[in-house]
Amino acid sequence: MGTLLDAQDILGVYYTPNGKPVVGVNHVSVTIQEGEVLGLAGESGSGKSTLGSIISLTARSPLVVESGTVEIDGERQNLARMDRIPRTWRGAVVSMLPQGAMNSVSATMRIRDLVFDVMRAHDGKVSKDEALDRARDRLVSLGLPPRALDAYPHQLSGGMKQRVVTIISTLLNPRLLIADEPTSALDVSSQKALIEMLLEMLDKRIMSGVIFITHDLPALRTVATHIGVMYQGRMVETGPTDVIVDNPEHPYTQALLSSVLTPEPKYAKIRIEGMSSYDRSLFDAPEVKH
Ligand SMILES: Nc1ncnc2c1ncn2[C@@H]1O[C@H](COP(=O)(O)OP(=O)(O)OP(=O)(O)O)[C@@H](O)[C@H]1O
Repeated sequence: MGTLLDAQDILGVYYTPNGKPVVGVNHVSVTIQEGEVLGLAGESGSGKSTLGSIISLTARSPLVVESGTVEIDGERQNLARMDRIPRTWRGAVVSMLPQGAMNSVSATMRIRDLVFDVMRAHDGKVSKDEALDRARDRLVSLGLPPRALDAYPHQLSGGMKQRVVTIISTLLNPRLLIADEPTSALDVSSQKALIEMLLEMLDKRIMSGVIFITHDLPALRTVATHIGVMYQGRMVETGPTDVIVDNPEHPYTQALLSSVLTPEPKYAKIRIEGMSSYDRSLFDAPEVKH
């Protein structure tokens, strides 16, 4: 298995009109091998979505990528020059499943219209029949009913909608899928179904790797082969899932794990308060790579 993604030295800054610049991602490098699921964990505001949007080439103003490169299949792109990155990279090399994607689907569009729009955006010559055939085959191969294509979004359950949107975002067989909080709005059984589907898609080589963004570290045990923990825009610890979960070395990872994995009700308050009781100066320790 070779290297799928090699992203180096990504610096992403938000320039808001009235405020001072906010560093969303601070010189982060990340690599993913073929077949891996990299779970990105960290508190709200740690930079997970910003990093995901930069790697998926969907970063938008006020976010400016000041530096960074991505290399996939030996082809390197300069992230600070998004305008020079071939359009075919978006969707076909890297694809983003954005946070809340299932709610942003227009209520008046049938799923099949969405399929056509997505395919058309990448290939102006694709016919409606070709696009629908591809989507139908994909649904069937993943055990979902092809009649979902005829439905309006509100006619599908939340779990089904998220699985369908995931399938649509991978119709072009991207090498890498970046999924931002794909399970957080779902009930437990729908979460499980989505994760099983993602793993099946990897097995079928529909995509060759996944970045799975969540603030829910325990959820990553079931899906991630590797975990990257972010804190204040930096990557503080990366490694195989069992190493990160069982033997975290960075003080931030240790604090994050102990604040979210405490099951006893008497610790519920600690869990709710999250990380606020920790001495944050310890978290400035250097990055740990396993
Ligand atoms: N549109 C924006 N304008 C200005 N600052 C922003 C914007 N979006 C994000 N930020 C800032 O960038 C930093 C990283 O935010 P980001 O959304 O990437 O974190 P996150 O880890 O994905 O959080 P969450 O789990 O809440 O989605 C935070 O300080 C955040 O306030």
